[in-house]
Amino acid sequence: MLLKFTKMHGIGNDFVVIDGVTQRLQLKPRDIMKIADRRLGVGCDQVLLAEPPGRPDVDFFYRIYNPDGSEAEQCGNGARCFARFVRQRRLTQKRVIRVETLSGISELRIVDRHQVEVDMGQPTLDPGSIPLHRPQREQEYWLNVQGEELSIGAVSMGNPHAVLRVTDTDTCRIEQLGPLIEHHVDFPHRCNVGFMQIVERNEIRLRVHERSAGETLACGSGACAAVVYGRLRGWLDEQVTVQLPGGKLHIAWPGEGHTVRMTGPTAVVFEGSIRL
Ligand SMILES: N[C@H](CCC[C@H](N)C(=O)O)C(=O)O
Repeated sequence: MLLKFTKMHGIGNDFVVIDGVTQRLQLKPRDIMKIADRRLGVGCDQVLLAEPPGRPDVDFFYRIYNPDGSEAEQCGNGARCFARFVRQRRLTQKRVIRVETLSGISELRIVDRHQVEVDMGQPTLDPGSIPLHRPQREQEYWLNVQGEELSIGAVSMGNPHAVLRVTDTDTCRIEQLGPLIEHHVDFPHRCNVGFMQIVERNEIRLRVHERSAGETLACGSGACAAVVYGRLRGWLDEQVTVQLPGGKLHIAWPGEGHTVRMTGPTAVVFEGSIRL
């Protein structure tokens, strides 16, 4: 089968985006792994698939696959690229697009030719729903990582995130701690791991070791999770600029009971087709 795709990125978090609306597709994990492979396929952090809606109050189903073929519940940078993609392929003319993912509904708003704003929904903080094996919600959790006790935040944006505050993201131990925390027994669905440096009350630096993808140049849901944790700890204000290695995102969260809004750029790199 020859499969058409569009290669896109959101500040360096890169995606292969596929139209599953005008072409009925059944992608198997081995197809995803080939597409995502940076030597044997196209190469990307995630594969995004636009599908017809499964309910009357949304425009599309937005499916997200990690490079190992596993399906994720949310992808923030991907959501911005998804919005650009479905408009560019004339699958919709709307400027506000409602999509369903495995974790619920997200609303995508085209701001201008470059920027897209995503309503990422409310964060989930109950440990059982993240999921994190802890009896009750705490401001911080202590995680024993190979004998070292680490203080973390735990937030779900639909997908699970652990967040650590560090003094300098340039020297944080992401290569060592990222995989150990991702696979920690206390996170039964594994997790994405953010390393956050507080610059000001309205600015952080962030690096993210993504679940199933390793460190990426940017992680949208990770930026949201870090701001939520920072605000809950009293370190951050409502509007925060998040500096990631690939670029910056703007995150706004008024506080509990409100949704998190993320704004950032999107880019189309090329269009192509791959033989599966
Ligand atoms: N690796 C993530 C999915 C992609 C998230 C990231 N690319 C974003 O922009 O939110 C997970 O397994 O939960």
